[in-house]
Amino acid sequence: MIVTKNITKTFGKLKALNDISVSFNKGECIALLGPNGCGKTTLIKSILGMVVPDKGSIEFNGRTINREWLYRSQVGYMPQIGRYPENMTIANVIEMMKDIRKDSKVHLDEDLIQSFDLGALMNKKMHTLSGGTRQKVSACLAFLFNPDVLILDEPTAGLDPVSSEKLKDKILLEKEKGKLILITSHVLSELDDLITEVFYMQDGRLMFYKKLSELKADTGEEKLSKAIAKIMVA
Ligand SMILES: Nc1ncnc2c1ncn2[C@@H]1O[C@H](COP(=O)(O)OP(=O)(O)OP(=O)(O)O)[C@@H](O)[C@H]1O
Repeated sequence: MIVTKNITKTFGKLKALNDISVSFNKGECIALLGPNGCGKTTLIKSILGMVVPDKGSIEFNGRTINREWLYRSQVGYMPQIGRYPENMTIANVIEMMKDIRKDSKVHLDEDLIQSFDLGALMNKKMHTLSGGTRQKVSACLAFLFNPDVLILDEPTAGLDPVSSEKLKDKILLEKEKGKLILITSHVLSELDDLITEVFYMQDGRLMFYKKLSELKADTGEEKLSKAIAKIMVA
């Protein structure tokens, strides 16, 4: 579904992505892991066409994404920090997104708007929202157009425990429908029940990409956090 071939991205002297080749497929829920600054967000942004790699290529369903923007309608993206027109209300932002996508025939998925009770906050302006509520708006928008691929960058950061569980339930539901989900998080304990594969980066390089079951078998650990810790010490 998404294939990167030898992608490299440098910022000045820094290699944020160093020769990354990988294939992400339908039905997988992949944890993109690695220390701060290892290149996870740069990889995500490259897949989204927001960062252009210096070398290599990226394909979405067999077609190169170079200047091809249509594929983006099949991807729901939840950024680490959502930036919105600050004077708009939540309702305005959601309506604006629906308007941009008005030709789309997709069934709107408003599950999260309901489960987060955002209805009551619709008239609040974006600049007045708490960090967690802003995060909920980002989550609702990522899922709204029922995309085949979900890219979630630290999705539960700033969410209270109840909201975090609601979002995880929603991710599980979409995974069970066979969607491709890429997710970054530094809270490894919350990924145990969600993910099928682990993609681990360091200093812009791919260190390993394997099934969670394989990682557990290799390390003899049941918990993702312990398995990663063991690999990093070895
Ligand atoms: N636009 C940019 N200009 C210059 N350097 C950048 C830019 N974007 C990212 N970088 C650098 O590239 C490296 C990788 O950053 P990236 O945001 O991809 O890391 P990350 O793995 O997502 O980190 P975190 O876990 O902290 O979110 C970092 O050293 C970062 O400072």
